[in-house]
Amino acid sequence: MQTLTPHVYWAQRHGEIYLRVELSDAQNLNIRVQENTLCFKGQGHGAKGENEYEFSLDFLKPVKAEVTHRSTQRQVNITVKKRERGWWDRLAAQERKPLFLAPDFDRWLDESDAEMELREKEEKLNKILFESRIPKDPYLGLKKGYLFMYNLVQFLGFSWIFVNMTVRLFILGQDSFYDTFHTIADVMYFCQILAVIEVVNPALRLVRTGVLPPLIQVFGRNFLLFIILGAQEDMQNKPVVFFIFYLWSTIEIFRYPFYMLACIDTEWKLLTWLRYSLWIPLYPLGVIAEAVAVIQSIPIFDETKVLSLPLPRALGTSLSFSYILQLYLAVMFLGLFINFRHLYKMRKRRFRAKKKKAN
Ligand SMILES: CCCCCCCCCCCCC/C=C/C(=O)SCCNC(=O)CCNC(=O)[C@H](O)C(C)(C)COP(=O)(O)OP(=O)(O)OC[C@H]1O[C@@H](n2cnc3c(N)ncnc32)[C@H](O)[C@@H]1OP(=O)(O)O
Repeated sequence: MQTLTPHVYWAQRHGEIYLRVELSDAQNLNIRVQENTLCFKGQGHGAKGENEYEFSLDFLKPVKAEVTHRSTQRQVNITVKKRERGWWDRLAAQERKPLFLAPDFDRWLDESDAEMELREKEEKLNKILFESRIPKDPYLGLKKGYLFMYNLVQFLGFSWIFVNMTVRLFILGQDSFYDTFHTIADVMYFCQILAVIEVVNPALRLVRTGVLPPLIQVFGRNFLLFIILGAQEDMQNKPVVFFIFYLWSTIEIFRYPFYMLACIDTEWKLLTWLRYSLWIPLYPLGVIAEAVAVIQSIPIFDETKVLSLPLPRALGTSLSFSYILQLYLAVMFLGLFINFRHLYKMRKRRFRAKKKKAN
C-alpha cells in the first residue's frame, strides 16, 4: 500500500475549524494535534482507491490540543477548537495553500454570516433559558379547555342568529326587518349575558388583554339590548334591530372561531385577517345603528315615562330617562373611539408579529 494525501475541505466559525476528509469507510484513524499541527493518518477509500492516506497541516493561529472526529461511510469530519475566538484570513500557516486543501462550500460562511449565525444561536439559547425560568402553569390545559368551550358556545349562538336572519331575509325580504327581535332576542339575550365572562376573563388574567375594551363592548351592547330594546316594546319591531343584530353576529362568527383556534395553538391566516380587519367597517356601522336606535327611543321613553327617576316635588315630577340617553349618545362615541384605537393597536401588533416571523 502506498501512502497518499486525501482531499480535505475546510470551513471556519469564530471558535472552530471544520475539516472534511474525503475518505470513505475509514479505519485505523489516528488524528491528533501536536505543536499546532494536525496530523491525520488512516486507511480507507479515497481519490486513489483503497489505500493508506495521511496529511499534516500547520495552523495559522494557535488551536487547542483536543480534536473531535466522526467518520461516516463517505467521509471523516474533524472539528478543531481555536485557542482564541476570532476570524482567520486563511487556515494554513504557509502562505501558499496546500494542494490537497479546498474550501468546504457546504459549510462555508463569511465573517458577517458567521456572526449572524452566532447571534441567532445565542438568541435561541437565551429564549430557552428564559422560558425554562418561567414556571409552567399547571392549570394551562384546564384554562384552555374552558376558553375553548366558552368560545364554542358563543360561536354556535351567533352562527344560529346569523343563519336564521340570513334565511329569513331571503325568504321574507324586507318584512323580516320588523320581527327580528321576536325571533332572535332569546338567543341574543343568552349570548350577551354569557359575554359578561369576557370582562371577567382578562380580570382573572385568563386572556392577555385589558378589561376596559370588553367592558365597553359588553356594557354598550347590553345597555341597548336589555334597556332600550328590552324595556320598550315599541322599539322591538323597528328595522334598526335587524341591522344591529346582523352587524353584531357578522363579526362574532369570525371572532369566536379565531379564539377557538388560538386555544389549540392553531392559526388560519384568512380567519386571522378577517378577525383583525372586519371590525374596520363593522364597528362604526354598528355604533351608528345603535345611535339610531337610541335616538328613536328618546321620544318613546319621554312619552311612556319608563325608567324615569322620581324627583322631590320642589324640582318637578320626574326626570325622564331620555336625558340619560342623550348623555349616553355622547359616551357611545367616546366608547367607539377607545375600542377603535384598541382594535387598531391589536391589529398592528398581530400583523407586525406575523411579519417578524416571516422574516
Ligand atoms: C365603563 C363602562 C363604559 C361604558 C361606555 C359604553 C359606551 C359603549 C359604546 C360602544 C358600543 C359598542 C357596541 C358594540 C357594537 C358592535 O359590536 S358593532 C359590530 C362590530 N364589532 C366589532 O368589531 C367588535 C368586536 N369585539 C371585539 O373585537 C372585542 O370584543 C374587543 C373587546 C373590542 C377587543 O378584543 P380583545 O380581546 O381586547 O382583543 P383580541 O386581539 O381579540 O385579543 C387579545 C388577546 O386575548 C386573547 N383572547 C381574547 N379573548 C379571548 C377568548 N374569548 N378566548 C381565547 N383567547 C382570547 C386573544 O387570543 C389575544 O391573544 P394573543 O393572540 O395571544 O394576543
